[in-house]
Amino acid sequence: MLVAIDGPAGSGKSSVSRAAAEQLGFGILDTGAAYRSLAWAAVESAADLDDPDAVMAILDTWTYTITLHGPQRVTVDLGDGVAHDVTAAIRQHAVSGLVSRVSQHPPVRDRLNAMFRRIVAESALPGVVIEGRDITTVVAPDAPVRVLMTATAAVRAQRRAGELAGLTHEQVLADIEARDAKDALVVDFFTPAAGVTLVDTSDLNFEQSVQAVVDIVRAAQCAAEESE
Ligand SMILES: Nc1ncnc2c1ncn2[C@@H]1O[C@H](COP(=O)(O)OP(=O)(O)O)[C@@H](O)[C@H]1O
Ligand SMILES: Nc1ccn([C@@H]2O[C@H](COP(=O)(O)OP(=O)(O)O)[C@@H](O)[C@H]2O)c(=O)n1
Repeated sequence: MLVAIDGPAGSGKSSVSRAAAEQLGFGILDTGAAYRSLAWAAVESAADLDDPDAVMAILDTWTYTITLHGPQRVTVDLGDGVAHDVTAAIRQHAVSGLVSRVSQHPPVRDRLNAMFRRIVAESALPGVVIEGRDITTVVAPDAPVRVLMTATAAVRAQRRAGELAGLTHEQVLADIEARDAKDALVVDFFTPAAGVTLVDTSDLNFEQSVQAVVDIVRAAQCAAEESE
C-alpha cells in the first residue's frame, strides 16, 4: 500500500510519516532528502544551481541511495566511486536555503519523480509512506491514501526553531515563509487536491498527529478488505 503525504516545511510530514510508517510496519521515503542531496551535490561540484542543464548533468552522473526503514542514511556518489554519507550535511540550514533553486527546474523534478517511483517499486515492502510536496498530485496521484499535512506558519516556525540553535523565531519564520513561497511557485502544497485528506497539526501534539495518519491508513485498509 502506498501512503502519499505532502505539506509545507515544519508541518510534521517527515517525523510524523516516519513514526506512522513504523507503527504500520511500512517503509518511508523522504523525497525532500533527494532534493537536498542534489543541492549539496551542486555546491560540491561548483555547479550553477539556477542552470537546469548543470543540475541535470549531476543527475546523469550521481548515484543516490536512501534507506527506507531503520535510521535514515543518505549517500551520494558524484561519479568518482566514493559514496559520501550526506545524512547530516543535507539538514544544515545553508542547504535548506539553496534547495528551492534546484527543485524549481521541471526536468529535474521529472527525473527525480521517476527515481522515487522506481525506489518504491523495487522496495518489496508491504507498504511505503512517501512524503514531500507533490506526492499526492504528481508522484503518486493514484495512491489509496493521500494526505496534506498543514499547520500555521507560526507553529511550523516554532517547531523548526527548536531544531536550529542560534536562530530567532523571527528568522526561522522568515526563512520557512520565503522557502514555502518559492516552492509554491512550482507545486501547490497548501490546498488539498480532490480526494486528498487534510490533516491540520496546528493544535495536535506529535502523538496525536501520528495517530491521525495511522487512523486514516487503517480505515483505508479496512475499506479495501471489505471491497475484496
Ligand atoms: N504535531 C506535532 N506537534 C509537535 N511537534 C511536532 C509535530 N509534528 C512534528 N513536530 C516536530 O516539529 C519538527 C519539524 O517536523 P518535521 O517532521 O521535520 O516537519 P516537515 O518534514 O514537515 O518539515 C520536528 O522537530 C518534529 O519532531
Ligand atoms: N517532493 C518534494 C520534496 C521536496 N522538495 C524540495 O526540497 C526542499 C526540502 O524538502 P524537505 O521536505 O526536506 O523540507 P522540510 O519540509 O523538511 O523542511 C523543499 O523546500 C523543496 O524545494 C520538492 O520540491 N518536492
